[in-house]
Amino acid sequence: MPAFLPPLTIFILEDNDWYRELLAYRLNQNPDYTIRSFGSAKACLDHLTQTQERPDLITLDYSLPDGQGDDVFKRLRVPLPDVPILVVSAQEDVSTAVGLLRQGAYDYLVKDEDTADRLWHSVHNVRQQVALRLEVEQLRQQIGQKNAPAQPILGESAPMQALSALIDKAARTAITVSLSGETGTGKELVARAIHFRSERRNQPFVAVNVAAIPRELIESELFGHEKGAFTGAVSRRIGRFEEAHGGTLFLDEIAELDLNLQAKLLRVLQEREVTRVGSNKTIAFDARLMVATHHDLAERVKENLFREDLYYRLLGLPIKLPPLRERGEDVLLLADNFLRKSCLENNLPMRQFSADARKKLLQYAFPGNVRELKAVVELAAVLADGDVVRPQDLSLRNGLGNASESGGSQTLREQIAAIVQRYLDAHKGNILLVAQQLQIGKSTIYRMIQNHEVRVR
Ligand SMILES: Nc1ncnc2c1ncn2[C@@H]1O[C@H](COP(=O)(O)OP(=O)(O)OP(=O)(O)O)[C@@H](O)[C@H]1O
Repeated sequence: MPAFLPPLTIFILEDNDWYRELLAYRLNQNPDYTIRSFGSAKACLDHLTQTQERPDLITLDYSLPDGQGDDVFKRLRVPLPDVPILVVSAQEDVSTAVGLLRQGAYDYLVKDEDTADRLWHSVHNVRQQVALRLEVEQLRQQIGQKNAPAQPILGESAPMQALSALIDKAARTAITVSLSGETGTGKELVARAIHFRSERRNQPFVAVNVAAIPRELIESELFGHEKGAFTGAVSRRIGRFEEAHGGTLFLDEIAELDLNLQAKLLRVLQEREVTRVGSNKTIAFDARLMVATHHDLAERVKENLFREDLYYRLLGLPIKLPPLRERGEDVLLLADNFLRKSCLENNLPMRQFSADARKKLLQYAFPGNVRELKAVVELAAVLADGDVVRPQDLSLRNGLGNASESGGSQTLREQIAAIVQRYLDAHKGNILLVAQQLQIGKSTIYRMIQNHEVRVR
């Protein structure tokens, strides 16, 4: 039984008004279900092409005015290859049912007075499966993260050499490390490098992005919870501090922690023990702590947004990552490396930057630092014709072309939206691919679409 059942969006395709109302009424009894009803296949397919909405489940009336079940089934499968489809039919026709189930229908229900109830159960089963799949994905990600080897940190410039020396020092001790630097400068990469060069390398490296977890869940995420500690806590869960036992706990975006949790974290670090939510037993932990932020924490202390006592507890060995624009020719070293990798991974012929393209890269300020450079180069690898990447293949934003400028008139939010939009356009609106390439969550892109910051054209 999965720990958490996700909300579902359900499409009902049924031409009989009364029956459609009945199914919608029954399923609407669960507030976690969002129901959309359609009287014809065309209405449903139009909705799919005109909106970004994707259902988690479809119920399909076998006989629609504009198509028979198996035909509509096939048409729905094109945009929605993995969405479970439940066929609801007026006739108990075994061969039709078998045919549809063979083609991948999730279930075949015959219309009678119990259909709405049977549908209710089928939908519940689908929901459990979706939840299990999400859990498996999360676990896979966690396992992948723990076992991911440290990637090389590229750079030969003076600030990167100084950084390398600091990483070695940090790896020789178990001192807390506080990483700062603009977004995309490689803070997580450095945290991993320190862990994998340290004595703890064979123990877990657990990374938590504080900003990515809903505020009300952070405490249980960090410290764990007992079964029944709050609604939704259906089983016991160990927290990230316990998970990182013997290894390293990396708390990214630490400045986002609210004051209440800052107080709790301080206590945990002073006592070196955690208490799971809903329990009064304390559990000792032995995890090395590393924290990162792109904010100036000392400023946050001055503004009373970050506790001074916690700040000093976390400061340990401070490591500041230089912005890419201060790393001189490292830009080219990194760009060559990303280009080679991208060509290999995408089965493209090996490509190289033209002299003008190199110049353009060196003149640009890279507000998104190495992450932006990587994204720009990966896109250029795909856009380039032949074996040379030219300046026009490098999608750098106007107004930021001069390395002496570090901002331009756009806000950071607008700059991010512009990057995401370029990627969406280049990849024909494939949100999953864009999320993977930019290393951001799919939900971030969906939210940007909802807020009209970007669109799928
Ligand atoms: N010196 C480097 N050599 C190779 N790759 C790098 C280097 N620095 C950063 N990267 C790559 O750039 C991307 C961003 O790095 P990372 O996530 O560590 O940045 P960050 O500073 O933690 O970002 P944020 O503040 O947004 O969390 C990653 O893909 C990382 O592998």
